Amino acid sequence: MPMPDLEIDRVSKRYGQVTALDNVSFEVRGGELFGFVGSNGAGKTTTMRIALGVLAADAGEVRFGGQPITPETRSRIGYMPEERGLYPKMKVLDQLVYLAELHGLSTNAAHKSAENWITRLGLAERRLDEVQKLSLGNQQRVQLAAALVHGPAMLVLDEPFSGLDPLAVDVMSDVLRDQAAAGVPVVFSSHQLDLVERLCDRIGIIRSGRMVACGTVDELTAEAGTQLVVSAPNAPAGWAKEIPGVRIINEEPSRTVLALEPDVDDQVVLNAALASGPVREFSRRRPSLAEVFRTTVSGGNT
Ligand SMILES: Nc1ncnc2c1ncn2[C@@H]1O[C@H](COP(=O)(O)OP(=O)(O)OP(=O)(O)O)[C@@H](O)[C@H]1O
Repeated sequence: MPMPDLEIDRVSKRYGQVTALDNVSFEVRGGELFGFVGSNGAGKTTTMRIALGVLAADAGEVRFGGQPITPETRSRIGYMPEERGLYPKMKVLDQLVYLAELHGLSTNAAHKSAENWITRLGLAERRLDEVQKLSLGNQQRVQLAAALVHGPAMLVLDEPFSGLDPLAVDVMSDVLRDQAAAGVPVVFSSHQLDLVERLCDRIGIIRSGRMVACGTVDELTAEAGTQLVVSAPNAPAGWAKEIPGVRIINEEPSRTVLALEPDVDDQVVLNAALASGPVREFSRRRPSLAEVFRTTVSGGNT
């Protein structure tokens, strides 16, 4: 059965003169992986801290399952903060058991859950080491275990992928997918757009405290229009620049990427390319999330 939805409803927040969030709304449905992207200082951490209830909004409301966040709901959230919050001198196992008990699990259940996550996250050989002795990547695995050890009803993760090696990225991705598949709403921020594109059901792009785009990868990239990849080895530089409704995105000696306005006939472009000689490749594609992101956030500061 899907878990309840998380709703961020018209949330605003100022720090003195700085407007960190301006009327931000979005929802993360039970069972959904939601990726939150934006430039440095755009407002991701602020949004997550407000969603968690550790920071108060100036206006707006956060609801979980239709109800405002209470201390009781907060204890059911799994959170991975940006400043990792582990006890450096505590052993991995002890730390996880402690945190699970803090969230209300019995000693037995806490041990079982801690051991389970230690195994799942590849920390078995480190379970009796102090956290401070672990590599940063392994500390991050412990931090993920800490967010999961109490069996949260919602997951809020601030840049969980930063600094991870490719294997750890795979482990983290699998765990987040599994959590979503179990019905948990999962929201995480990241600067790794290829990963967000691959992993997320829906994505929100925030710029200067405003949500400027929100939707599935398909929706976001469709809005950005169609691109053509053309390989015409004999075509002179700038061969496509006079074609109406066509913008050159990238031009290499034998491969050009073009953005088309919606009503442009791609056969006009093909004919222009053929006029120069052979055409070896001619394909339509959607822009990547990284391209959509660049276009979306370049309309202003951050
Ligand atoms: N405690 C604070 N006091 C004053 N200003 C703050 C505080 N925390 C954040 N800000 C400002 O609020 C804005 C949003 O910051 P936030 O940390 O939410 O951005 P972010 O999207 O998480 O950035 P990053 O990707 O760099 O982590 C920034 O302009 C930041 O300087």
